Amino acid sequence: MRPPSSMRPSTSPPRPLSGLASLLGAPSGTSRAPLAAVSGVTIDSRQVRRGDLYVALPGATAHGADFAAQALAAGAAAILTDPAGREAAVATGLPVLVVEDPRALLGQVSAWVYGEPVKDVMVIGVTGTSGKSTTTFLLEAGLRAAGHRAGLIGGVEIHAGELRFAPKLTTPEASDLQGLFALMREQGVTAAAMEVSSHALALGRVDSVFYDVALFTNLSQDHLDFHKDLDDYFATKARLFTPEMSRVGVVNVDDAHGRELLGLAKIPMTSFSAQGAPEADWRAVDVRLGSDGSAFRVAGPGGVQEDASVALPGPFNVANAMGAIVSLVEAGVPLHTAVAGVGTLSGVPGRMERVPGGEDFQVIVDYSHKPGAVESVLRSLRQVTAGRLTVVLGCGGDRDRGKRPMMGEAAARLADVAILTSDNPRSEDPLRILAEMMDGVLGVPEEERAHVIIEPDRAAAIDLAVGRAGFGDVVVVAGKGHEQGQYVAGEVLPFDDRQVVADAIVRRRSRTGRRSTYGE
Ligand SMILES: CC(=O)N[C@H]1[C@@H](OP(=O)(O)OP(=O)(O)OC[C@H]2O[C@@H](n3ccc(=O)[nH]c3=O)[C@H](O)[C@@H]2O)O[C@H](CO)[C@@H](O)[C@@H]1O[C@H](C)C(=O)N[C@@H](C)C(=O)N[C@H](CCC(=O)O)C(=O)O
Repeated sequence: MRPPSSMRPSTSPPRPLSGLASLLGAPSGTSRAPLAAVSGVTIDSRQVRRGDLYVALPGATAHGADFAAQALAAGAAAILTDPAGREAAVATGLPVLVVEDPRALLGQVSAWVYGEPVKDVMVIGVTGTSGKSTTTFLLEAGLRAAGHRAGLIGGVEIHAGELRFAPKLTTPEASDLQGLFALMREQGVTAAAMEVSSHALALGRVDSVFYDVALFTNLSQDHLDFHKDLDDYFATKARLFTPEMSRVGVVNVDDAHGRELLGLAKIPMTSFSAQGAPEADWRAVDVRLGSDGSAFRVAGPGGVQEDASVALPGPFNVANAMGAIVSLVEAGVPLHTAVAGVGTLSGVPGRMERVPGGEDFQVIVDYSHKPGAVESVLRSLRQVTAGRLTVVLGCGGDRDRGKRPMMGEAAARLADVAILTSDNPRSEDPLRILAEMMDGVLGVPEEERAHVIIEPDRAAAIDLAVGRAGFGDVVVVAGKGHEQGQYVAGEVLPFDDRQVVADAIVRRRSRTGRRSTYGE
């Protein structure tokens, strides 16, 4: 997998800065500005390439202009900044353009530098609290089945045709995003599926992207460290459903916020239900859930019907598949092709991913790190668990604290064994986070409560869960999914749940000397 810094076209024709100056409405700058030309854009001095426009933005911890000298050394051709960054930028001797709010213009500027690459790629955008990543993988499979050379942008992986990148954010910064679309154009990509986070909408990362189809999956509590409340979070997501951003919308009406969105969206909307809701335009009916996936029938407008399946377990994956199928149809893919393509996806890294070990119990790694997602994962695994259901779960530090008791409660209410542990404590004391999770645990009546164990060391918690598993049990290690690190006190320590589980299985085997724990 390639690093995000290489997520740009190999060459890009230089564009005269004078053109940018007129695009920005003649901003103040140095006299040399009209002489320069730029061929790329970045907001990170560490990623500057020769000929780049370095956009020095104010941030929460630093001002990009503090790194102007580093950008100069790396070959930047010009700097765009705000009044606070002017002095440090001018000191480099590079041509400088100054505008009040460069972040607000970043999408437009980057699209201009790369020659409006989005015009050559049809984009389907997916927003919502849960299901975004899986849905984009399903969409990519459907686009491929329809003969497109497909792209994928999201928090698990980024694909530009055959190229694979490890993402830094769920939705890249506007400059990286436009560079990525330019790379897709270079690679002959004709259509892409993309996760659109609420941060991206709020911070203008997707300005200058136009979505052929925008899909809303669902909304539950998340990111309340960033948005002031759930209404603000919802209103931010609803911005995607305006004519400036998207042509048509697709919405899940099994979700209360989805139903609300249907009423207030400013573009033509198509609705779907994975629960057969009669008012929906498209419905999943005759749903048969299995341990490895589900079969169902898609019923659409005018009595159209098509047998479908999704090779990913759980009712929420029926909803994800329905969202993908309906969005593909809205994007012009024939229903039969959309259904066939979606049915080919066999898994998404870190999403309900089974760690192979040949044991008589199952260990599943899942990215669920929000109360609603933890709840639906536990409810759906309960349906396929013959033995005990164990969850290993933590809550992130320096993020939405309101989620902690809710996640503790979900684990204690819905699992048989809940092992509470750490998940990216960042600058916080892991024991304090665990205490807040316990507030939720204690809200569950004792007789209904899971057996709760507290083990702040995540590797030890996983080892414990695997070591205690017996015949027919399911262990779900929730929260990190595909992630490769644990954020602790300003450091990122290497940590991959799937690897830690695999090691724990091997250790267990060497301890017990046998695979099966049947009869223990
Ligand atoms: C709140 C937020 O989005 N912050 C982002 C923002 O940080 P910031 O403005 O505070 O930046 P800063 O560290 O003060 O630095 C100021 C400027 O100096 C630049 N700089 C900094 C250091 C250096 O050596 N050289 C340099 O040029 C930085 O690129 C930045 O432009 O700009 C940074 C550079 O792009 C981002 O990395 C950072 O995302 C942080 C890491 C983050 O965690 N964002 C999360 C909350 C996020 O966006 N999540 C969403 C949703 C996830 C989901 O639901 O799935 C996502 O889309 O990923």
